[in-house]
Amino acid sequence: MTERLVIRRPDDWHLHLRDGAMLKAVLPETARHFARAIVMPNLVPPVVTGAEAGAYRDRILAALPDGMTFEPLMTLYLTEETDPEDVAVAHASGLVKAVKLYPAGATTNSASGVRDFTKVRPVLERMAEIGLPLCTHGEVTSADVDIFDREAVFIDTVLDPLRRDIPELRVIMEHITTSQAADYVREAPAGLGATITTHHLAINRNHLLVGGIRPHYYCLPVAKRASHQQALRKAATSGDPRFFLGTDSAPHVDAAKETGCGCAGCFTATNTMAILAHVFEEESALDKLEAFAALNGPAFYRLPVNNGTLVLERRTTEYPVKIETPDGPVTVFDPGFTPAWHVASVSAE
Ligand SMILES: NC(=O)N[C@@H](CC(=O)O)C(=O)O
Ligand SMILES: [Zn+2]
Ligand SMILES: [Zn+2]
Repeated sequence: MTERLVIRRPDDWHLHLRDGAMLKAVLPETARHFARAIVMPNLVPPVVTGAEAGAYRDRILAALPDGMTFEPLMTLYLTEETDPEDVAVAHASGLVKAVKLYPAGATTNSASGVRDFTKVRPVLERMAEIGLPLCTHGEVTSADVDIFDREAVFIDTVLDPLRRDIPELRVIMEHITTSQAADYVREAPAGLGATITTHHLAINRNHLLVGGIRPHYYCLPVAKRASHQQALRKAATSGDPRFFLGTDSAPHVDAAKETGCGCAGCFTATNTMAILAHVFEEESALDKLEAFAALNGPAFYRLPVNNGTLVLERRTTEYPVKIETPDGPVTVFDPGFTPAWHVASVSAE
């Protein structure tokens, strides 16, 4: 039995750090293990321009505790007013690594997202030219589409037409939750990748709904049936370079989750690597964890892999149940099992 696993230091290719006091509270949870993260721009107001992304990056670095190493990889929030030139300049300077598409109304803080795709065509064409990837929250928002079908319908009615229209555009389907999404990525030519979250590998919709509604398992896209969870586990553990880790760790204070209308997001930064090691071992694929968490993402983003290492050891450990913040506690994702692994050490170099 493997007792110890050394992998390159991982990255998180989809992360919510928020701002202010919350940023300060949650950033160490990520920086402890991860060298870099693609930082989502859905602040209020959103991070739309290169200047806003630069200022947000400065705030993140200022919130980083002394002695921790972490590189925020910035993204821009695509709006119908986004200026292609501003995007190109922010990319050329090295500041911005992706642009994020939120269909308006699809998820937390997505009100400024895209309604009319013809309005963003010039930006997308420019991104295709310069090789800047588009990250997509892939769900349609029409009231007549069932919430469990919104990802599959997005692929057919938005993503596939968009990719046929602008084939050179590099796209990352964020936080995929369905076998349809995994199949779509597998069948696509180069230039399409997908992030998979920790929680969608750990739970399915039964965990969310059976025996009582569990608000800390509610996220978007909502967890689907067990067969989809299995399809995600198969994709993540396959070693296929188009699938990589994006935790979508999304902190909300308990008061905003444990209420009559709880908001969407699971906070997984703290225990992600332990949960992943457990899941990969269940799938007899511990040897594929490094590819998923540390190699495939940099390859897609055309960035070097990290020099540092992360050491996992077979031992259970207690992770905190909650992270305290000045705004209130944030509950750490409970995978429903005790991970058989823990992170023993991390080296930056
Ligand atoms: N995943 C979520 O359920 N929530 C995210 C937004 C997102 O990634 O869609 C958040 O910002 O809280
Ligand atoms: Zn999303
Ligand atoms: Zn997210």
